[in-house]
Amino acid sequence: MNQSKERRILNFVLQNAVRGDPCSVMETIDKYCSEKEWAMNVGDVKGVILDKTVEEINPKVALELGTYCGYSAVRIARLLKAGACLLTVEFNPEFAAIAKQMIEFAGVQDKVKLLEGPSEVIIPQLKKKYEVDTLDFVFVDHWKDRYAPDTILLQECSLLRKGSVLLADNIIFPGAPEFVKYIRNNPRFQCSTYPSYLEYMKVQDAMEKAVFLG
Ligand SMILES: C[C@H](C[C@H]1O[C@@H](n2cnc3c(N)ncnc32)[C@H](O)[C@@H]1O)NC(=O)c1cc(-c2ccc(F)cc2)cc(O)c1O
Ligand SMILES: [Mg+2]
Repeated sequence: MNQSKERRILNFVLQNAVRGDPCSVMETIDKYCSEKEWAMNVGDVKGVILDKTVEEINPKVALELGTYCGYSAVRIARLLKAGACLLTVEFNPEFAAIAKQMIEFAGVQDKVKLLEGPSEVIIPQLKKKYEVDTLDFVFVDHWKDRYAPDTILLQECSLLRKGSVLLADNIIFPGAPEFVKYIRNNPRFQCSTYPSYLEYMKVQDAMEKAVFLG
């Protein structure tokens, strides 16, 4: 049975990156996806916007929606301080299995909890099953038509507090128009847009930062 692209990315990391070195894992994935096969990681250009946002917030509890191969989970986890954690949600079992190995190879497994399942099922479980009180930071990078409903679900589940920050990828490409319409017209969020480029491409994209005002 021929290998998946995601399996090829993982193998390239296992063979070329430095075990226990998150930056080496990120650089190796970026090298593979720039030179060999494009993949939907947030990448090294938008990744800097993600880094700056995480460093500014210094979250104790972070959530990621859409783990994929674990690139942004490694990227976020490497910046988390002692005692902080990232919960990352992925519903595709093959991708979740790849991400688990990627996260372990990078050596950030103690800071990351990978939750396999759809966000709409996992989010309502965060308080009781995963002992979350509120979320300091949410990286939104899953199906683009889930961004708005899941932002509403996070509020319904009382998972956001005054100052919680959402950062959403792909606002321009592939685009998340319902989310943009919802969040920018919502007085409970203070929004700002970060123009950038689609991962590994000279195509315009952007990230949206939305601070929950309580
Ligand atoms: C959606 C994916 C990312 C992952 O999200 C998981 N997922 C989904 N829905 C759920 C859920 N409801 N719960 C949990 N996990 C969930 C999935 O299985 C993928 O692994 N991301 C994208 O599709 C994506 C696509 C592009 C892109 C850009 C140019 C093109 F020409 C084509 C595609 C760029 C990006 O930057 C992306 O992020
Ligand atoms: Mg994305």
